[in-house]
Amino acid sequence: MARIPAPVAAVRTAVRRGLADLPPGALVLVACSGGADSLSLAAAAHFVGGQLGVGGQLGVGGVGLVTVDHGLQEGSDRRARSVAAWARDAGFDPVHVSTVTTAGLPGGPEAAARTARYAALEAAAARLGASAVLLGHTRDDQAETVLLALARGAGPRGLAGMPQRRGVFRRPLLDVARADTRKACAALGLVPWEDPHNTDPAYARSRVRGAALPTLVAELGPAVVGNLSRTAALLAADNEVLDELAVEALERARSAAGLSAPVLAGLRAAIRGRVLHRWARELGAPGSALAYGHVTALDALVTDWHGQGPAYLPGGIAVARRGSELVRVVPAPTK
Ligand SMILES: Nc1ncnc2c1ncn2[C@@H]1O[C@H](COP(=O)(O)OP(=O)(O)OP(=O)(O)O)[C@@H](O)[C@H]1O
Repeated sequence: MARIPAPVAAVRTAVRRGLADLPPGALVLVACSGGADSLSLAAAAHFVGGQLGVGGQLGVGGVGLVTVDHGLQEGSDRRARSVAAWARDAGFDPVHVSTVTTAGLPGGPEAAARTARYAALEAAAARLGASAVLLGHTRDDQAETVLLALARGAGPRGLAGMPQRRGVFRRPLLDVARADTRKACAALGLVPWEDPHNTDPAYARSRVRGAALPTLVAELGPAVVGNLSRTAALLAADNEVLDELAVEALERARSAAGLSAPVLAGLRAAIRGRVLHRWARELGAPGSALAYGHVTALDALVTDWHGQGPAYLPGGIAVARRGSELVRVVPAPTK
């Protein structure tokens, strides 16, 4: 039997691990842009699903593929159609092209495309009854995410990078090097699509990918990429504990109209920050816009109270101190 090239084996092993706990007969969808990461992921999922599916060790009942057309780039529909044609030929079932619009979504074009993409993938999973949607983020993506988080002064939540799993989404390649996804494609004769955004210096991530991270690797050695991604995994584990403590503390701090300031004041700062962040989300502040400064302003109502006015949160939310409570108030109309 011909030897399986090491990068192909690495991607397959990661996918096999990532799917190990699926229920019997589960449908798995691969979110595929046609880039090397998600193309190698798709090929591996198809192989693993076929090998371990019906009658095999794993519960995989089928492997489908979804590609999203954001309509933002010239030829994006052609790219989507060619990914879908490849997938049908390769035997993915179902194969779905999801056309989304980013008009009216908050943030820049990249953020809007991401929001629309995740919503479309979630909707496709619900409609098709899929148990998991696989994303092709690699160890290098994780290292870039950690570096970007460090650069903006993020805390443990940001430094934990992208989770292995959230809701229906899974990222089985977070421990696989990006170079291996390219080599896997080459070994399988797959020609990946090159996203021009990935090298566009207008984006901070592209500059991290093209300059900041390669500089760190050149100066500190190639282990940097894996080490940054290990930092993410370590902090993700710490976050789990801190989040549990924060959930309990939030319940203890609840008062008639809001949160009790004395209870909050008795919490360790790390937990209090998380409690206030959670509460702000509960009040409706969008997570993507909720920043360090917003939580600090809430915190000041507890720890630095001198009769100041409300703290303003994204989403048009205002929180004031009333006696010994933090309560939501109607914001004063802006003139
Ligand atoms: N057009 C697309 N159609 C389907 N899936 C896609 C598409 N674009 C990206 N994906 C999925 O998302 C993964 C990450 O892609 P990319 O790095 O381009 O996105 P991102 O903007 O960094 O996303 P994230 O917000 O998750 O970091 C891909 O490996 C693939 O699984």
